[in-house]
Amino acid sequence: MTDEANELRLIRVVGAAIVKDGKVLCAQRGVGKSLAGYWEFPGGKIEAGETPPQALRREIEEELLCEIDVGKEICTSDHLYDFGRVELTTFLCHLIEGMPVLTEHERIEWMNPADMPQLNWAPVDHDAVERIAKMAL
Ligand SMILES: Nc1nc2c([nH]c(=O)n2[C@H]2C[C@H](O)[C@@H](COP(=O)(O)OP(=O)(O)OP(=O)(O)O)O2)c(=O)[nH]1
Repeated sequence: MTDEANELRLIRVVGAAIVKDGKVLCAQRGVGKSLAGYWEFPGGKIEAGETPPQALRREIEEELLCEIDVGKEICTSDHLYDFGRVELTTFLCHLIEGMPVLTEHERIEWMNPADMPQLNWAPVDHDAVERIAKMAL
């Protein structure tokens, strides 16, 4: 696809920065997916009729088998990948029920905010990671 065709394909994605005991849950994308091996915030695409927090609660139940409270928005950023433009909105979240279970990610890690920039983040995530790294959680 040309860059122009990709510009027409806007993929709206939500990501959860789940905070527990001052650490943030970071997830590495699995083999065989787009952006395999990159680190990301668990979450996924917003479906028709969903608000961003609704989409995020659904995605976290599906992929980490736990329930979260979706708090304040950290930021919205976008990046043009070769498969389309991803617009990522990240939110600070807390666990309500259960603990995250690894299902589709390669790895999940609880990280100190200041250490998060050391991971190899998906390009659209950098703004959120920089902001979180400066937060006292
Ligand atoms: N959930 C999530 N997705 C992200 C982040 N950063 C980033 O570039 N993405 C991209 C990866 C995917 O292309 C898309 C989210 O799609 P998804 O999570 O619903 O779908 P998926 O893993 O099955 O991805 P795909 O292989 O179908 O592209 O956004 C992030 O921090 N969190």
